Amino acid sequence: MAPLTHFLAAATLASLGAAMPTALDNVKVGSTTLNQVRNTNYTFNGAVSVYKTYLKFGAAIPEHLQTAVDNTGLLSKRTSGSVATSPIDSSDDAYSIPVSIGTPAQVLNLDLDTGSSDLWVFSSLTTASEVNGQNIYTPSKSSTSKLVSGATWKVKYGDESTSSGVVYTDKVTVGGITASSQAVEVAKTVSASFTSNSDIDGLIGMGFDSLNSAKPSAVPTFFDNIIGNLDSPVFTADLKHNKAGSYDFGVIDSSKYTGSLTYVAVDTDPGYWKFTSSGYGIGSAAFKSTSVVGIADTGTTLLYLDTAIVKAYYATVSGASNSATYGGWVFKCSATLPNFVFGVGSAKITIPGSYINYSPVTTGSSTCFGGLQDSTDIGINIFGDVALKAAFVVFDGSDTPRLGWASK
Ligand SMILES: Cc1noc(C)c1CN(C)Cc1cc2n(n1)CCN(c1cc(N)ncn1)C2
Repeated sequence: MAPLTHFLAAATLASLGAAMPTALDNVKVGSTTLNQVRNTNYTFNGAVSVYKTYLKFGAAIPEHLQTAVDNTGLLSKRTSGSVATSPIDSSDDAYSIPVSIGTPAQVLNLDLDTGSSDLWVFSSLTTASEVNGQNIYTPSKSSTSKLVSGATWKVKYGDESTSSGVVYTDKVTVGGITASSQAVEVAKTVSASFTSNSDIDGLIGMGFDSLNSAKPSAVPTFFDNIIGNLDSPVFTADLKHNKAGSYDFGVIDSSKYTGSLTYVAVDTDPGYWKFTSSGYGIGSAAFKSTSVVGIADTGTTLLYLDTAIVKAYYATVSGASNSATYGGWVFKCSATLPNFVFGVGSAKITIPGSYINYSPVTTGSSTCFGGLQDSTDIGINIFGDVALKAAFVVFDGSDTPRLGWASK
């Protein structure tokens, strides 16, 4: 049929007196249909759509729109970063990182805590008698601080310590990575254990948002705010005994561990990095394959496990006892403690016995407190710093959260 169609078209044009350009000679007249194909990779985002319209017509971008677009992470370039983390004392009681807040930057040393989800700080609003040498955040000195009207928070930790206050948003930078409008929970009051430790100016929670205490609605963690901008939706922990380690964001640095990473699923209910260890070994004894559910918690100092495991461990330490006086398992500081191995899938992480010879019960005492304690009264097993500093740990916040473990 094409030739006939071709002929008719030429005839029509001729009848109209149109010059017959030779180009028509090779034009195939006909019809075709281009079916639209949905781009399944594209997700509409309102803020980005409005932002692009503003750009198209040269309109100034309002700050609220810039913040909304920043927080989508959809437009900004991917990034990664690293921050050194240091034990606050010779016992590795906690690990702090420098965090820049506001404009100009106010730098506070915060306890990065995967076992909670509030970023809270000592501040100019904290009851003066409860501040004892800590660095404070003063919102009124930051040109980018904004009060979140009506928002309050109150957090309570496993050891009954507490803090509470009001909420601002401000620019927060960790390891070179910035959340342009991070909720900063400003303390109006803190409990004695926080007041007594001038090495910690607050916490930066890296648990899941469901644990956040802000009212009337929860606020996103720093990790949640930056995850969209990261090359990879992860942060890693490389804690060390009595020396600086690091937290990395958006990258897995294979120079920081030996062998390979073994990944294990995370149950995000109720909001911890909760996983199942595949068993344990004490010293040179045979490894016992058994499921041990616990949380990876950088904000907890020690390792807390089931009674049976703890009893079996200290049965190998002559003179060890579970002391009501000292509130846990103690032994002579001169004791040599066996290593403790815990399983992650088919991999094994070995905690040196020296990490479990944690510290004298009081300065100068010859009685030492164990780095492994009973979790019964807590209600959940906690792989705290004593365990974490024996490993390199990947906290993978992808759509299927998981933990990666490696020796180092
Ligand atoms: C810790 C710690 N231990 O000895 C010292 C000193 C410190 C540091 N210190 C006074 C600052 C601090 C930070 C926390 N606490 N105290 C107690 C309750 N915390 C947690 C976090 C969590 N994930 N789970 C349970 N509680 C966090």
